[in-house]
Amino acid sequence: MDLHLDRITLVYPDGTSTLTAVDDVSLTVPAGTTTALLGPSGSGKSSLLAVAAGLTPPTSGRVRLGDEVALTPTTSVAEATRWRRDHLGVVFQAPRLLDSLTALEQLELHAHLRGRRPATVRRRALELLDAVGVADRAHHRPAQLSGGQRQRVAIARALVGDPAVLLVDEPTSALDHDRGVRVVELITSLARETGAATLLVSHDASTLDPVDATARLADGLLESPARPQRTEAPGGRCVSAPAG
Ligand SMILES: Nc1ncnc2c1ncn2[C@@H]1O[C@H](COP(=O)(O)OP(=O)(O)OP(=O)(O)O)[C@@H](O)[C@H]1O
Repeated sequence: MDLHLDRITLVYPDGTSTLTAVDDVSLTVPAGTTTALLGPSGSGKSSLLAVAAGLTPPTSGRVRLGDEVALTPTTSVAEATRWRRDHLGVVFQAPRLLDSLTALEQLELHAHLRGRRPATVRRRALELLDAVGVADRAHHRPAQLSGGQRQRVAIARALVGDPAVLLVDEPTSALDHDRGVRVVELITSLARETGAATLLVSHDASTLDPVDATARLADGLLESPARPQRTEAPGGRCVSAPAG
């Protein structure tokens, strides 16, 4: 299902005044595609992601999944928690794995907490570890994994509940350029395979060639509407448009 952010505004109290971090932003992320949200520091990227994640209620506007309204200014904490549990996968800047669990157990715990049926969880977890290229590290703990492997486990973990929406926060900030591109490629192809509508926040346009669309924020305003990242070249070949 498509993720719709409808006219989202987020205003923070700021001393005796207020600060508009997100200003009337509308954005649709079609199912199975990845949209990168770009913009300079302080432009409102994390704030918009926090609204989509149900962590911060919007001051106005709403978040929809297909035709279903998921989040509004009056959504309760319990409803926002259900939104995250039932529909959302999140990849944070740092992998945030539990030290004492193996890669496979990280995914199994996550799926169990989301109420997935135990009979199918192990198979799906192993499939995803394979898809992100760490099947041979399934029984290793985070301390026995490289930084890149830990991040790939975190990506697999976000997808183990088959979420309709995947939110990704600065996945390449700790990686060199080539590794960053590979991680964005991985996220984009997994979104396509699983059908997850994926919103990826980044300040590094140079790693974003693999995504389907880019949108740019400046001072809380959507400067450019989400635009296709690739254009069709003569002869039907897909070429990348410059990101950002
Ligand atoms: N809890 C808060 N209370 C008040 N102001 C906030 C709060 N969180 C963020 N802001 C302000 O809102 C604006 C947008 O911040 P936000 O973190 O969304 O930007 P960003 O684009 O994600 O930046 P970065 O790339 O540096 O992470 C900034 O001016 C910031 O100072």
